[in-house]
Amino acid sequence: MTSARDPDADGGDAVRDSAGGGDASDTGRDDAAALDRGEFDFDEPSTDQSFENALAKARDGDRLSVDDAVELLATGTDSDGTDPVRKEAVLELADRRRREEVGDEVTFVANLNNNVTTACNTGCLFCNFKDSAHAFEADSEADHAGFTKTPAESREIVEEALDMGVYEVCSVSGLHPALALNDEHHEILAAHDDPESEVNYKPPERYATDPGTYVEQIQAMSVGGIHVHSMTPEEAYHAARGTDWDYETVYRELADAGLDSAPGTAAEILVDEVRDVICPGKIRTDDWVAAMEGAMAAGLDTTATMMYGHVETVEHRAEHLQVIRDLQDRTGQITEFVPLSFIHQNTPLYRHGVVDSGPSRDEDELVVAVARLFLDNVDHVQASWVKSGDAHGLKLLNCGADDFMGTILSEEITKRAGGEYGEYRSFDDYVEMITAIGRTPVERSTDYRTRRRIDPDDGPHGPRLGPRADGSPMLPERSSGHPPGGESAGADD
Ligand SMILES: C[S@@+](CC[C@H](N)C(=O)[O-])C[C@H]1O[C@@H](n2cnc3c(N)ncnc32)[C@H](O)[C@@H]1O
Ligand SMILES: Nc1c(NC[C@H](O)[C@H](O)[C@H](O)CO)[nH]c(=O)[nH]c1=O
Ligand SMILES: N[C@@H](Cc1ccc(O)cc1)C(=O)O
Ligand code: SF4
Repeated sequence: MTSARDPDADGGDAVRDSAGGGDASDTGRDDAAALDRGEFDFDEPSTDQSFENALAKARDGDRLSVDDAVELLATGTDSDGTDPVRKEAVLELADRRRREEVGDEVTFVANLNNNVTTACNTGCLFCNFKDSAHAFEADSEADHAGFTKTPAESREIVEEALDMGVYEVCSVSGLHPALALNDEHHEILAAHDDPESEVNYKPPERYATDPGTYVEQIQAMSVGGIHVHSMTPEEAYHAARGTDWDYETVYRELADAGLDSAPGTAAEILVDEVRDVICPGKIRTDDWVAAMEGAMAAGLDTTATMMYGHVETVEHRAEHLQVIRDLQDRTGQITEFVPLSFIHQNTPLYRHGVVDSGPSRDEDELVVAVARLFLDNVDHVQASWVKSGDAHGLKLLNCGADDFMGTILSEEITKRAGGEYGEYRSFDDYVEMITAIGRTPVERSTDYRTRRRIDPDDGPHGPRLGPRADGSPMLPERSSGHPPGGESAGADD
């Protein structure tokens, strides 16, 4: 079993210390300023394959190579830009493959997001979710628009959602310096000579709100039979920093506390030369894979993501897909692939002119389609109304995707980055949208093993798979796009 990364091993924490958090005044932006385009002049993608051969392999159902994926993603490297006719050919094949593999059902889940804290000093240049952690200190005068929740507050939020029929809580958070796995971890971190610079640690007493330990947060959210989907590879790294614990051990302890599955975010692009540019403070590709393997060795399902449309090339996207496919060949425990379209507006990468925009719609469509064709061992590909909106999200369901994520109730990552598509979709919204494209709406459990086809004529619609669900609409008085409880269901510091 691979050990969690030694924090002193490769300068990662030194990067964290200098990277700072992400609000307008901190050093995260200065890092972006230092990145002139020339510093990551990635090679123009070229392959020994032709677009036509790659397409023929996809049509025949042959396993695709990285070169094949590059040709399909680029609609041929022999010319610049997207060729609309070639694009349609790729989308059509992917749509057909989706129908053969998973049929006409479109799934979604009754879930909520309960992110614990926005305090984070990792300094990822694509992220505006984070707030510089020093602003959360009890004696800080600095303003911040973020939040930290106590375990008791997390439990209350989850309890309320259970009453609405929700059965999954998805929780991803900033790497708050006071967050430790458990009490023993607090002791280990505090025993360092200079905990702040050596292991990115300050004791909870220094902060206005104590987030508790990771174990306490998971225990708090694990209530009433809800499925707890939490602890990304980056969070698992944080939960092991400064120790020699391996990822399996960390995830086993979290599973004992009530964790059911882990989100495969923090993946971004799983090619280190891209990570060096957009998230130098994050774990490297090998460590991300080790954390995912640790989660799966501990018996957890995972999802896998790719955040694309910033500085990377189509070749990087294809290499990323290869990392995921290899991992799934070894484990078989990745339930879905989630393409995350980069939202650029409020991010350091955009503010500093490193990128001009996120991906185009053509790119979104081709990423979904090539994911469907390349990842022959991952059953489900997700379309996201959070990232793409309803109309384009539905289009992605005709490009190879078969899942339309969840009700989520509140959303902070995309919203803070500048996303405009709201934070909630009701079951009625889902049924209307999915039937409008001639597909069958299906309520699913997080692991897709439990599914319920929904009769569109039998409305109004609500969840039935939740431990407290009786088919009533979750929030009858609200229209789509508006979250319950105003800005955020979270507590502020
Ligand atoms: C905000 S982090 C929270 C969890 C934890 N701090 C981590 O990095 O794993 C979760 C994921 O959100 C995604 N994300 C962040 N900013 C984004 C943006 N501007 N556009 C699209 N996805 C974004 C990234 O893929 C990131 O890994
Ligand atoms: N695509 C996004 C998701 N997807 C996660 C799902 O909602 C769900 O938790 C998962 O499919 C496991 O069942 N969540 C977000 O918050 N934002 C997204 O853009
Ligand atoms: N919360 C992540 C997305 C996500 C979370 C969990 C998953 O399993 C998949 C994707 C975001 O908004 O970017
Ligand atoms: S992506 Fe995660 S680790 Fe990176 S800055 Fe944002 S919250 Fe922190």
